Amino acid sequence: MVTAARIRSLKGKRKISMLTAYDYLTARILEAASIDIILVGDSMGTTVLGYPTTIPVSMDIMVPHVAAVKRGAPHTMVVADMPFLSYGLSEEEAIRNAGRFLKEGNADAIKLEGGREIVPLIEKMVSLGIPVMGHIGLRPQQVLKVGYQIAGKNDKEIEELSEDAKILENAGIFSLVLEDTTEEAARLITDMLSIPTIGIGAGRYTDGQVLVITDMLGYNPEINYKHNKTYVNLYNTIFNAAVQYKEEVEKGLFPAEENVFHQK
Ligand SMILES: Nc1nc(=O)c2c([nH]1)NC[C@@H]1CN(c3ccc(C(=O)N[C@@H](CCC(=O)O)C(=O)O)cc3)CN21
Ligand SMILES: CC(C)C(=O)C(=O)O
Ligand SMILES: [Mg+2]
Repeated sequence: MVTAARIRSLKGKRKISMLTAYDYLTARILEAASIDIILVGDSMGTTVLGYPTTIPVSMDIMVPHVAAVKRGAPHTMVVADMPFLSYGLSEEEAIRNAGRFLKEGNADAIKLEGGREIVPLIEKMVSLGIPVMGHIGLRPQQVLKVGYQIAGKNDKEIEELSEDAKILENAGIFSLVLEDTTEEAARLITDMLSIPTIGIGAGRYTDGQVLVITDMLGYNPEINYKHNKTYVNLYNTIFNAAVQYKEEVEKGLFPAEENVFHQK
């Protein structure tokens, strides 16, 4: 088991690596690669399911994927991302949903987007034994209200962001995602907190980094966020394999003798 306390203890020792995964086979690869944390992100909505935003994602969509990821990565910290309106309606419903991630999905922790407004909920979850990861900065679940905006662009925004970070730490979160903030804001917050910060598009000074796996694998050729680095071009790899397969089927080259069963 990998505990939240273990992840927390990495601050100041070495950088933390986190990637998203949504399925069993990918999770197995990330565990083999010793990635510190696997996030079953609500980004599954846009990456795997083809929705325009993460808004339509539900608990019923997420839970089986959390379970699949944990089956693939039994020895890795698996964090389940609470989807839009799975929390916020009532404390009772939020805690029941977090409980589903831990009990049906076998997740090790949950993650919630939000600042000071969700502190009572976080305190209640932590008191019950639910490890909570925070998420501030660009919050994709706020897209309908404010769109996608880089956070912490001026002194006032940095002040609000760092206040939220401190308040969330005091509420008991074990680590904090900083999404698409200025490097200056993320550096200040990272220096201020005693829990690890994990950045995506938050610059070089956070305690860890996270990327959406389909982005860093080049699975979607339309993704070109400044914060992303494409480590392989999976789109081309799969496209070329499919084209070659079609050609070989049409020419009668596949299946070959080695792929065929014969009678005794
Ligand atoms: N596949 C995927 N990966 C992500 O990282 C991601 C999503 N989806 N969907 C939800 C949010 C939206 N994200 C965004 C959206 C827009 C910018 C953006 O406009 N970036 C500009 C810089 C703008 C500026 O400097 O103000 C860029 O050039 O990339 C960044 C992250 C990141 N998130
Ligand atoms: C980008 C990460 C932090 C996330 O929330 C997600 O993948 O849903
Ligand atoms: Mg998310």
